[in-house]
Amino acid sequence: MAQKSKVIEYIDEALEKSKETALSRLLFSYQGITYPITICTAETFQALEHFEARREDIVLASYPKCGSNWLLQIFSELICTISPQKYEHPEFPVLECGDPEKYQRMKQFPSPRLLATHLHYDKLPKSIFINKAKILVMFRNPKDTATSFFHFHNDVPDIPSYGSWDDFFNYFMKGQVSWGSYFDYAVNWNNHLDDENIMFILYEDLRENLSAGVKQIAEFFGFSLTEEQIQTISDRTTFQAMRAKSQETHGPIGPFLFRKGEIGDWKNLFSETQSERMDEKFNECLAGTSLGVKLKYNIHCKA
Ligand SMILES: Nc1ncnc2c1ncn2[C@@H]1O[C@H](COP(=O)(O)OS(=O)(=O)O)[C@@H](OP(=O)(O)O)[C@H]1O
Repeated sequence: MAQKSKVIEYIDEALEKSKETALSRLLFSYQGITYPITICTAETFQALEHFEARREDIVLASYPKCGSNWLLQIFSELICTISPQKYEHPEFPVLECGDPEKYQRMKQFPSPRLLATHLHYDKLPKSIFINKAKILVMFRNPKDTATSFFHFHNDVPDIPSYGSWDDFFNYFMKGQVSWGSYFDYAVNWNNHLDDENIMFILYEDLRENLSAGVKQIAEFFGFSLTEEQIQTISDRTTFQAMRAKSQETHGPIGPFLFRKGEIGDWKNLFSETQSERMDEKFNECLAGTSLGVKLKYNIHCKA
């Protein structure tokens, strides 16, 4: 039997812990942000402060459900294309998840290391900026993000479920979900999207033109690829291709994680009042800001 990958091993362990965790006990707060006890600990956050980033590290930053696993796959393919070996994650690739000793082990990993993270900008380890690692920040419209988040909780059998979509919506709006408020996350990133070494990408743009997105990403991170190679990577990272391989890459959780991959699925869940409440929140926090414009809210979040 093939050996389980580090990713599947980690997910299996997290699901075991989730089984015994009631929704009311799922979250703990660390420095003002809520995280799930099933995959995050205060000890790991403390150890993370001493994490030594490298200039060659590739940081993939996104709020949960905005496409982190998609970017990880694109980069695994990019690395494969320029090296003779298949890329295997040597560790669960979400930087802040795992045991506190992981950062010691990571010192041995070859570059480039893929570091996915859902941390808010101001919670990222300082060495990322000091050592000038490049960061790709992916955003997705908040209505589809909330929709995906809700389904993940309520569809995966071993993850604590919310009583109803209405319940989840209220928690999401208050920021009482894993990794805190989408809107706080967005406000926190807003002033840094044009900083040196940071590239912004919108989930919806990547969905609409994957090969153009892959090309831009490759250029920003200094991968020199032919058109044919870009096309091959794009073909391997469509939603359909990733969903088809999801059991192999993520185990039983795969088909739930790669659920629909659509733009506008929120219209199947949001009531008119909920949609208006989110519009108000967007106007309050992001309208007229640089990120507010980049999110194309009026295109993706209006019925
Ligand atoms: N290739 C591709 N194309 C389009 N969409 C994709 C792709 N890969 C992942 N996804 C969608 O991303 C959503 C999961 O986001 P994350 O990977 O960030 O989830 S997690 O927070 O790390 O659990 C989840 O969204 P929903 O389908 O709306 O639930 C995934 O389907």
